[in-house]
Amino acid sequence: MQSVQIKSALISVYYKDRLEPLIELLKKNNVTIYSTGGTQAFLEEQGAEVVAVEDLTNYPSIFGGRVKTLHPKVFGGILHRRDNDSDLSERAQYEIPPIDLVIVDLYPFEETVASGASEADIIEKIDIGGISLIRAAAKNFKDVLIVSSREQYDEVVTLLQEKNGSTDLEDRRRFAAKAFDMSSHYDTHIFNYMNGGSEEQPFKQSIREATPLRYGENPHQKGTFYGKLDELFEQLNGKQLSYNNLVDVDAAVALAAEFEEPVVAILKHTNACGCATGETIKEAYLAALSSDPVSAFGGVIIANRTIDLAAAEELNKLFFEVLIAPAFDIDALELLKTKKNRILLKQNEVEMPKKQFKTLLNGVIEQDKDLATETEADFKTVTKREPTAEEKKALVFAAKVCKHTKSNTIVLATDKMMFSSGVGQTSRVDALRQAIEKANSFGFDLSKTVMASDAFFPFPDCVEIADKAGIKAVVQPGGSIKDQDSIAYCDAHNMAMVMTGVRHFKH
Ligand SMILES: NC(=O)c1ncn([C@@H]2O[C@H](COP(=O)(O)O)[C@@H](O)[C@H]2O)c1NC=O
Repeated sequence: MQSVQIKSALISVYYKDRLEPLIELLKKNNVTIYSTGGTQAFLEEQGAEVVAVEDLTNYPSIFGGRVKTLHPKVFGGILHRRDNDSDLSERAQYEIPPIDLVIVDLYPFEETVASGASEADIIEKIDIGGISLIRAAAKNFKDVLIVSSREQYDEVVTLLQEKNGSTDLEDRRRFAAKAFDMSSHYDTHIFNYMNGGSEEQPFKQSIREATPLRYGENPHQKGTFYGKLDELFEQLNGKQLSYNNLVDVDAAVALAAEFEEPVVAILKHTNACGCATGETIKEAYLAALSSDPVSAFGGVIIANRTIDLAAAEELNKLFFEVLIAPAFDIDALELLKTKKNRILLKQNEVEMPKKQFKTLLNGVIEQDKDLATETEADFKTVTKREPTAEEKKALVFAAKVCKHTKSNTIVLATDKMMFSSGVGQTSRVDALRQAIEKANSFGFDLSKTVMASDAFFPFPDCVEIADKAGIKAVVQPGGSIKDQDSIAYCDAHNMAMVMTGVRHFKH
């Protein structure tokens, strides 16, 4: 158990709020309080009796506060081993009073960087004394309790009330672990700032916010999301998100971000089974649904405009897992909330990371996100026939959806909606055949569509199959040594083909 009665405390905090109940308790327990300048002033306002650190060290705070607690009288008081005779005799020799409790709230480094402050201001917010106090007290958890965050004040008050002002070894060890979590997180942010996104340096991440998920990829697997999910979404209704929900939500958010005009996409297993633009969200939704109403069942839906009642009435007819939108009208929300499990996410405007990571083998792989999107200006016509203006718009639309579909993929679309796609196939021909068969099965007229391919055609077979299905315009990256064979086929059959030079594999 190794119970330690707290008789003395050092308090040095940047933000002074939330401290009051803890101070009241320390006062009540007659704890001797040592403190630094600003904190001392605050504590005295609360009616606490405080010994200034300067009086303990017999040394002033110097260099604008860069050195104030960094002194053997402070660190000796924390670090000496209470069961070590030599430490105890040195402590007596140098007249070092013991410190049983350390409370620190570090300089707000992360916040200062996020605020766009100057380099000089940021550097001043690298806490030295505070982080050293945290490390010292956490190292000596056998004898000392370390409180390294404002989030812990309530817990400490409860603990000290329950145990009459003392703590047990397991309490102190738990707080020490939290302290090293705090210090390593703090230093990771300093590293990332100093490193400035250098390609050379090892990658470091420290994410403290964790959201437990309903389950992992399957119900027997546990799952957790690490990150600030609450910043991005407000969950307005529905059950707890699952791992697969989030994977699909991620894909949905990336696809919808490609469009300025009102768009609705319906996703299953990260692929769009419907995607359409329209004058209104209702119109876009109905068109997206018509691509494949069978697959839409249980899907994840995203809209980039407010869900109004007209759209909600249509959406309400479908069983879906998640609906994401930037806003919901009150009457629309009321209607959609009638199904209690339905997950409704209000999406906030948050800048998304430009890198992505994935665990793999015994490590992690990292890459830049695929942020390249081709417009008409990126099209290089390689056939005799130039695509018509309408075909060009359709090629842009098809290419956007294609980029967000698992490879190998072929997307068949007009300028306003995806008709069908072939997804995640091991050959491009299979992807095309799947797309054609699907479009035919839902009665689409393929002579109205264009074709987008995520990677080049190694042979002319794809353009030939497309031509025979009635498709007359194609967008693809190009780059095959046999590009000319596909071009020649198109020229011989009045097809238009553009190349973008940008491949969009998605694994
Ligand atoms: N330099 C030091 O010796 C030192 N000791 C403690 N601090 C920090 O000073 C802050 C509190 O200062 P004040 O009580 O003066 O408002 C805390 O955030 C604490 O982490 C220090 N400041 C920075 O390193």
